[in-house]
Parts: sequence; C-alpha cells; structure tokens
Amino acid sequence: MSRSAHPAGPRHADVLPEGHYAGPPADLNSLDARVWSRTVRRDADGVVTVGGLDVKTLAEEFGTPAYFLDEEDFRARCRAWREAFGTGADVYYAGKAFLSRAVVRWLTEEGLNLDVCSGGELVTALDAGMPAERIALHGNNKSTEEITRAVEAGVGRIVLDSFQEIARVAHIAQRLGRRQQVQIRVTVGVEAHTHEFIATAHEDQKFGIALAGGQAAEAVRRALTLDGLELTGIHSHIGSQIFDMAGFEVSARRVVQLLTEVRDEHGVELPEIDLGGGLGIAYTSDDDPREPHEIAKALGEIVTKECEAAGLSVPRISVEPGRAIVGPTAFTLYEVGTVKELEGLRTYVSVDGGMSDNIRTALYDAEYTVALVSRTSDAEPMLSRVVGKHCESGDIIVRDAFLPSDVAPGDLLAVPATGAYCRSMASNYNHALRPPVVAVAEGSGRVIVRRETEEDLLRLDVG
Ligand SMILES: Cc1ncc(COP(=O)(O)O)c(C=O)c1O
Ligand SMILES: N[C@@H](CCCC[NH3+])C(=O)O
Repeated sequence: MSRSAHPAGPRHADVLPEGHYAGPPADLNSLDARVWSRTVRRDADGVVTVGGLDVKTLAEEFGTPAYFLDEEDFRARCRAWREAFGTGADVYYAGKAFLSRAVVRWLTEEGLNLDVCSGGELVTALDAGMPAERIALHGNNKSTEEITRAVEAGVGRIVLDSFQEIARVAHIAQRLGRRQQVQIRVTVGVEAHTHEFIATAHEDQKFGIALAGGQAAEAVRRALTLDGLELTGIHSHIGSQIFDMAGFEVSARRVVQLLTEVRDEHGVELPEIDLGGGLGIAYTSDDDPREPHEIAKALGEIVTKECEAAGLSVPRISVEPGRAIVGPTAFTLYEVGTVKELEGLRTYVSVDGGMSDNIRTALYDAEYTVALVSRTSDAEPMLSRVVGKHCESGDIIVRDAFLPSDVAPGDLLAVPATGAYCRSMASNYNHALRPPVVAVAEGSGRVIVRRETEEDLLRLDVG
C-alpha cells in the first residue's frame, strides 16, 4: 500500500480472514491485466474503457447490471487455443460456460468446434450455423429427443456417459439408418484440486464410466458390437478451474492405458482421445493460469510418450476449454445503491445485481476482485463486501475486497472475469431480470443477449 496515497491506512483490514488477501493492493486505481480483458484500460480522466468505450457511456446506453464481453479478447483466445493445438488436434469450446448465437459465429469463424450438453445448446449451435460435424453432444442424462435431434442433425460426436446410453444411442442411430460416431466418457479416479462441486474424475459422482473394476473396458466391449455406433475414442474430463497439470497427465496416462487394453483385447486402435476442459483462469491477482501453448505441449508430450511406450499410434487429441476462453473476456458492471459501514467489521456495498447474475460466490465460495470504474479515488482502502439486492444474506458477489472508502451511491463497480458460468447460470430469483450481454469491439457495443423485461416474466406466468 502506498502510504502517501492512503494516509489513514486501510479501514477494517484487521478483520481479513487468515490466508485470504494479504492486504490492500498498492494502488486501488490500477487494473491487473491478468484479471481484466485485453482491451480494458483506465483513461486519463479516470474512467475505465473496454474496446474503446467508457463504462459511463456503456451504463447509460445499456443499463446496469450488464455483462460487457470483449470480442477482440474472445477471438484472440480462440486463436491462441487453435494455434497451440495445431491442425493435428481439435479444440471444442464448452458452450456451458456461455453460449449465444454471436459466440457460435465467432467460434465457427475462428476454427473451433463446439461442445454442447443440452438440446437448448444444440439448437443454438445449429441455428447460428455451426456445422453439425463440428459439434459434440455431452450429458449424463440425454433425453431420447436430444439424442434423436443430434443424430438427425449429423453431429460429429456423441459422448456416451452410461451403459443405458450406449444402448439408447445405438438404438436411435439404427432406427434412423445412421452409424453415429461416439466416444465413451470414463472416470479415471483422479481427485482434481478444485472445489468438490466441480471435480468430476473421482469415482463417487454422476459422470462417466469408471476405469476401475473394468467398467470402462466393458463399455468399450458393448459399444464395439453395436451396429449403430462407431466408437472413435475415449473421453475424460477431470473437473474445472484447475491449475495443476498433474491431474491431466495422470488422466492422459490412464486413458492411453485403456486404449492399449482395447488394442490387446479387440485388435482395434481407437483413433481419438479427448482430455476435456477445466483449465483455470485468474479471478484474483493470486491466480497464475497456464497458457494454451504450455497446456498443448504438456498434453501432447505425455500422450506421445505413453503411446510410444505401448507401441500405439498416437491418437488425435481434443480438448474442451470453456472458462479459459470466455471467462476472462467479460466483466459485470453494477451501480452502487447503498453503502453500510459495520463499525469494526467491514463495509457492505450493495449493488443492483447479485446472486442472480453471479451464483459462483454463493455456490463455490469463488473469489472475485472488484474495482471502482467510473472514477479514480485517493481515499483510503476500505475492506468491503460487495453484495447484491436479493433477499438472502448469502447474496455475496465479492466476499472480501478493498474499495476506496469514499465509494458512494451512483458509483459504477466492475467485477472482472465473469464471462464464464455467470450469465449461463443466471436465475430469476426474486423475479430478477437477467442482465444483457453486450459485445464490445472497436468502439461499438452490440447487445448479443438482451436484458429480460417484466413482460418476459409475466409472459411465462400463464396464470
Ligand atoms: C465434459 C466437459 N467438458 C468441458 C467442460 C468445460 O470446463 P471448463 O469451463 O472448466 O473448461 C466441462 C465443465 O466442467 C465438462 O463437464
Ligand atoms: N459451473 C461451474 C463449473 C462446472 C463446469 C461444468 N462441468 C463453475 O462455475 O465453476
């Protein structure tokens, strides 16, 4: 902290939970490039801009709360993933992180494929022109309608998640006179270092078929005998918001081991493996994510090494990053409504959104940062909790953050790194109107998902 900028010292800092933030940042007005999207700057007049547009103008034109998505950053991240993996591998953007028709068009143009996990995501992808052969369908409980629609559309891949589904997809494909390309999703028994709710490769959870006990080998046996299916590979997704590559390496090793067993038992070399998504991003300055080229190199090397040792040809690798592409590209803009100082504790800063536009703090104890973006301030740092307007004391957006102590109603705050799993997990709790997503590029903002209206709410309520 710079004493000259904040002569009185931080307010309430002594109540910071141990091991949380070390203390207030040296300069509350600076924006750490790691957590903000590529084109975000603070102008000479102190107002933050994105894509050349200042947040005050954006708030006036599009209202608050709203998500502002930096299109240039999104496209650059797509290209970085594409280039890192090269033409010998495929990158499937995980649509669950955030999907809209504009996003589908950007992905199509940038050469990415798309992972969808519901009929709604599938219809969005097809409607916006993603070629069906570039779509993979996921889900632990796909309905007959979803499977039928995917097979009819000609999706390139259905990822099978259970024994029932192996039979179900085979039956539907056969009825439609098709041979559907499929992968089998396996659980490799890795405990990913992430929040319990978003780890998916340990055995005691709902996704996939366990390698342990020969379950996955049995699934392969069945899939290879069914006429409606063409088994092309094995899929593993170990969880989400992971920084440590070790889990991916163990997963790759175990998947290659299964390919070896399949070759030995059936004389078949499956040509593909998918190692899922899950790469972490920086939500705060403490996070240090891996770059796509590091990830591609580590995965490529481990798969090649294991295949060489087993005498297998190296399969085509695919990955499914969602958060790592869209997460850092957007921030949520809020207006401050009330400021309540609890003497000796902290200051509650209430904004005009909340857990309906960002459930991640309440659900996973996620950490975010926040900045005053409509002006600069030299006021002392104040330990704050940024909360929403919902009828719930757990309605917290940023649990512990330093804001200038003169923050006041009417100020604009922005929470960065909200591109993934915020709008896509938004709700209408308390009949909140879900905020719009505005794509900003080269000095202009364009609504790509409009704000909900009271009319929308009343139209759903059919009396
Ligand atoms: C099968 C699958 N692929 C990809 C992803 C995307 O994960 P992330 O957004 O963490 O990259 C998920 C979500 O965890 C998933 O379940
Ligand atoms: N929705 C979660 C991640 C789960 C990803 C999908 N399997 C999050 O916000 O972190």
